[in-house]
Amino acid sequence: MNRALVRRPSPRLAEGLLTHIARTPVDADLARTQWEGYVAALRAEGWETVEVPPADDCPDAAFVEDTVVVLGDLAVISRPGADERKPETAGTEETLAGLGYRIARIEAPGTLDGGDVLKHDHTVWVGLGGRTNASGVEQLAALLGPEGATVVGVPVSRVLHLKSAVTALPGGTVVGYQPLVDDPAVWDDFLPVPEEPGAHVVLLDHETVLMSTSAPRTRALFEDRGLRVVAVDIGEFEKLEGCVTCLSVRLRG
Ligand SMILES: NC(=O)NCCC[C@H](N)C(=O)O
Repeated sequence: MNRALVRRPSPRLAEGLLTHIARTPVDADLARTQWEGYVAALRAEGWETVEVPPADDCPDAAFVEDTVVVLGDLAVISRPGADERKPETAGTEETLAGLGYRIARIEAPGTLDGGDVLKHDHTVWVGLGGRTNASGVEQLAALLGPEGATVVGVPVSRVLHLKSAVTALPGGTVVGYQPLVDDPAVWDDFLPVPEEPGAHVVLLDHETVLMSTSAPRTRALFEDRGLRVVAVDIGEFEKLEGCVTCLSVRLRG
């Protein structure tokens, strides 16, 4: 069975880091309800969810994607670019070790956030310029090369993470909101979408994507292409530069 890691939001969620957008009030109770809706949507689509132990002192802990890169049975524990987020990785490592994953780690001076890592087939694109540095990319390349993956560094300057700018549909078409994509020419098959949150999809199976309700025109575009769309409201997390991808880490069964 397919499993996904999730981590329940900290009561301090509203204090989460902001880099590219202005702070607006975050309702922690509503966020918790939205998180439960996100988890329920994964489960309804056949994904077993595994909770990483909460890290309530870390406001951004719900964005569990940033703490690890998983390829096959190898879990590369990240070293987040923001010092405030570095303590988040311990719980992820403990959980994945308990599930039997081989563990590797990004070490200083490298930094890498999982949100900067986009995988498709055997290619792994890594956003450079925000939370992830050159040493982080080099270390990831050295760890994933023997697993059969090719790591490619790509510039990210307009958004927090690479996957805030682009993600990949089933089949490999890369979707992005063009004003926020540094270099769409990186991808041979690039599809511009009309809304920023439309750039964020979680692949649930070969024909189904999970996305935010805040991108209805992109949803229609995807449905026209024959995709099935599951949409969830994650508005409180979007106020903190989060998106659907950040709230889980998919583990293939
Ligand atoms: N992978 C992601 O896009 N994560 C979002 C993290 C948002 C959080 N407020 C942060 O700045 O780290």
